[in-house]
Amino acid sequence: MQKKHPSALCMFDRMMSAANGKRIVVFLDYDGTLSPIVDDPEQAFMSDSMRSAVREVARYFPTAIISGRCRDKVCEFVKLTSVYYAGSHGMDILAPMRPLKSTSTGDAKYQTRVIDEQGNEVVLFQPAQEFLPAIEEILKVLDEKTKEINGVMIENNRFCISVHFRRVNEEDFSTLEEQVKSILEDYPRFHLTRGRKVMEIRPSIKWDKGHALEYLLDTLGFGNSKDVLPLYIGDDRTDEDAFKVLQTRKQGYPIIVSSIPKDTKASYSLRDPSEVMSFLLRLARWRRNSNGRLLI
Ligand SMILES: O=P(O)(O)OC[C@H]1O[C@H](O[C@H]2O[C@H](CO)[C@@H](O)[C@H](O)[C@H]2O)[C@H](O)[C@@H](O)[C@@H]1O
Repeated sequence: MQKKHPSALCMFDRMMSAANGKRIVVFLDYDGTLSPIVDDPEQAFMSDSMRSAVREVARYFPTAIISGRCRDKVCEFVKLTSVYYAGSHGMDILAPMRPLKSTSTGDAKYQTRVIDEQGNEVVLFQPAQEFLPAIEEILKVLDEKTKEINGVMIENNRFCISVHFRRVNEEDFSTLEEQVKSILEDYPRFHLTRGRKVMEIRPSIKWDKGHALEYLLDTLGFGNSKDVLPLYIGDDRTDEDAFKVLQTRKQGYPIIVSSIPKDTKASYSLRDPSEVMSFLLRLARWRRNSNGRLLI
């Protein structure tokens, strides 16, 4: 059922009074959350004011961005070194260094110790590595087969592929969809998911944004903590996996970005990226003003 969810801005004081004494961890989606949806995925820039708001939040709370995009692309858009990044719907995570065995959700064989651009030792977690050769093949076939359809854009998100149809004529959509499905018949270890005017080809592994959220909580040291309060803000279907994890854990605040009522597992809503920015600024201000009164 499509329900209207209370505004996280209107409910802010109530939400934060329940957060007192807890360790807030902030998770953010990128497209449609930190940047407005635009026709050309290459032009989905984040405003400087949004960047400042995220930087502000990351000063006070561990903050991670979990996106469907390839991780390098999100880093390039966000340009902040103070946040953690997970790309390809969580299949490519650069996480803080922890003893590799301490994770409850991640398989240690997919983890590698690496040095990040700031010279810190971090963990790279990539559970879909074995799918890379097939992804390269699918990309080639897709390019070839869809080149006659105007407006299609194929985006290589490293461990998954986006087939954008925002600029495809309505009458061409079913042809495109059939072509994508027929390609996937030759690759049974992949499946198709849907986003905003996009079809996404993903390896069929049990890993999504919800698993990424849990993995990051683990590596940040909050795996089994009762005192952690994860906050996840996202606008798309794939964010529902993360909302579901918070619902199951009975912990934290899942917040959907939508100006209309939606069928969602989120508990609160923000209308658009500008409300997301207001919320983030308010969160940082709340923390600044309550400094000293919190158990942090
Ligand atoms: O998980 P996200 O960070 O939200 O990424 C999901 C997809 O976002 C991008 O596509 C969406 O935004 C584009 C730019 O505004 C828009 O043109 C497109 O129609 C939307 O679907 C990104 O390009 C995809 O690769 C991501 O999977």
